[in-house]
Amino acid sequence: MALAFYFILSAPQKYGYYSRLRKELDLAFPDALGTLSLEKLNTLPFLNAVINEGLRLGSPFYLPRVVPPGGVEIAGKFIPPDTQVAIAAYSQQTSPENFWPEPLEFRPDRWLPGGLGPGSRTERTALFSFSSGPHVCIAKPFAYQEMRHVIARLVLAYDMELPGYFDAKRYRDGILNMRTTILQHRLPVVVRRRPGLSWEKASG
Ligand code: HEM
Repeated sequence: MALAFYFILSAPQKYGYYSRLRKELDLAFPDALGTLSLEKLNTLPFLNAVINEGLRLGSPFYLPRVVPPGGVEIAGKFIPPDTQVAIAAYSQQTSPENFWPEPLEFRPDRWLPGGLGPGSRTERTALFSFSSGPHVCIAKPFAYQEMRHVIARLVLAYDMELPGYFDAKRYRDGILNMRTTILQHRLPVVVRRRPGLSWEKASG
C-alpha cells in the first residue's frame, strides 16, 4: 500500500491520479466517512487499476523452488534434480511482451478497457505478485479487499502530497529485488484532513 501511494503521489501532475481516484470514490461513496461496502469497492475500475499497477511494479521478489528427484523439463530444457529455479516476477511484470507501452512506468489506465490505446498490451496473467498454483497466496482475495478498503478510506478522508524534500529516485531505488519486497526507505507523506467532512460525527 505504501508503494501504491508512492506511485500515485509521485506521478507527474498531468496524470492527476489522486484526484481521479477521489472522483471515482466520491461518486461511489457520497458519505466519505461512512461505511465502505466491499462489494462496491470490488467494482471500481480505477481503484482496482491503481492496485494492480502498484502490485505490478511493486513486487520485485523471486520465489525459489528446488527441482525434485528425477528433474523436470521447463520450457523445453531438462533441469536436473536439486537445482534452484525461480520465476522472476518483476522481469515478467515489466517485460514489453506483457505490458506495453511504458512497461516501467506507473500507468494504471493500462488495466482499463482499451488499455493505453491501440497496440497496447496488458497480459493480466503475467501479474505474479501472489504467485500461482498450489502455493498461491492463501490470502489473495483478503489482501485485495484490504488494499481496496484502506486506499479508499484514506483517499476519501485525507488530502495527501509528498513533502518538497522527497527524493523519488532514491525511494524507488530502495525497492529491493529480494525474496520478498523490502522497502529501504520510509515514505514520508504530508496528510491533511479533507475540509468539509463531519469529523466529529466520525470520531463519535
Ligand atoms: C499484497 C499483499 C500480499 C502479497 C503480495 C502476498 C504474496 C504472497 C506470495 C507471492 C506467496 C507465495 C509464496 C511462495 O510460494 O513462496 C504468498 C503465500 C502466502 N501468503 Fe500472501 N501475500 C499478501 C498478503 C497476505 C496476507 C494479508 C496474508 C494473511 C492474512 C497472507 C498469507 C499467506 C500465506 C499463509 C501463504 C502461504 C500459502 C501456502 O504456501 O500454501 N498473504 N503470499
